[in-house]
Amino acid sequence: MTSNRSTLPEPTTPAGRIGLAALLDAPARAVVALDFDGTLAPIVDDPEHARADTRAVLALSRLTPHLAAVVIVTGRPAAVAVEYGRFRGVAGLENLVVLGHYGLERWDAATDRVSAPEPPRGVHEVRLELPDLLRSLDAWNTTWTEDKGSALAVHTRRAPDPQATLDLLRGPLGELAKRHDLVVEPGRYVLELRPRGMDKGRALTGFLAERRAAMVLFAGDDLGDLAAFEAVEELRGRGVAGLTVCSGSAEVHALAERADLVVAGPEAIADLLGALADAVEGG
Ligand SMILES: O=P(O)(O)OC[C@H]1O[C@H](O[C@H]2O[C@H](CO)[C@@H](O)[C@H](O)[C@H]2O)[C@H](O)[C@@H](O)[C@@H]1O
Repeated sequence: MTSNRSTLPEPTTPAGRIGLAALLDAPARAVVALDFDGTLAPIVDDPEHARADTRAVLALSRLTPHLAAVVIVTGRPAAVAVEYGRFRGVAGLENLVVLGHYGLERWDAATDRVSAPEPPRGVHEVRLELPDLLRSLDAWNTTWTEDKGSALAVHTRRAPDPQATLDLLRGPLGELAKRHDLVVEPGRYVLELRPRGMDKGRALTGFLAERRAAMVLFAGDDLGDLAAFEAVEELRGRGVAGLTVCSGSAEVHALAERADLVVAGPEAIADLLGALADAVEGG
């Protein structure tokens, strides 16, 4: 008889293999942490059209009940990730948490509530100054600004030359952010001006402590996910087993170079989550 169970890919590092074994041995002590865009959701030209891969969400609904928790750690506002992920009310996802704005915001499926701090004054000031700055750089018509409430993201993906436009904006947006006590978060054809003091590493470390996790799998695709990779590496020294997964692309190489496991983008992340669900359901 043939089996429908999918095969788990093997991490390429010894630490990653230890991490995966820890997850399979004691899933109830493990947290699976996932970035949203480029990891759960395929990259699309218009950020408002991004949606989580339906196979990935189905796999999560099977996997989550066996784990300490699943947490989405994203640069999106928490409510937007919940909407674009279509997570609300899904059976099996009762133990899902979304940490939005790099950990400043939080949504818990159990309560369906978002907690979010007031944006700092600098975000409002940047909102007022940004259009004139982009016009002065002749980049107003070739970029799209995503107003995320607590941050502003200038996207260049739809510009005739996305990389050249990104390079042109990097310096001026850096100065604008600095003047208003914000930081620039670079990403895949995007420069985001956001509040300082929080990143995905801090957000993930705090969440793992809250859940008393013995193991964490973190998957991401972009530069903002490096802080979470660093957190996983640091936590290994404190007895928390870890597995870092890169959702690979031709656009970013920094994560693939230090991941325990590289897979081919969001479709392969959905396969991985399905294989993990098969493994823990069978265990
Ligand atoms: O932390 P993440 O969940 O990965 O969010 C990071 C940023 O993702 C979004 O932008 C990226 O995805 C878009 C849709 O596929 C794509 O068009 C864009 O080029 C990417 O940079 C999102 O729009 C940002 O707000 C997030 O900060």
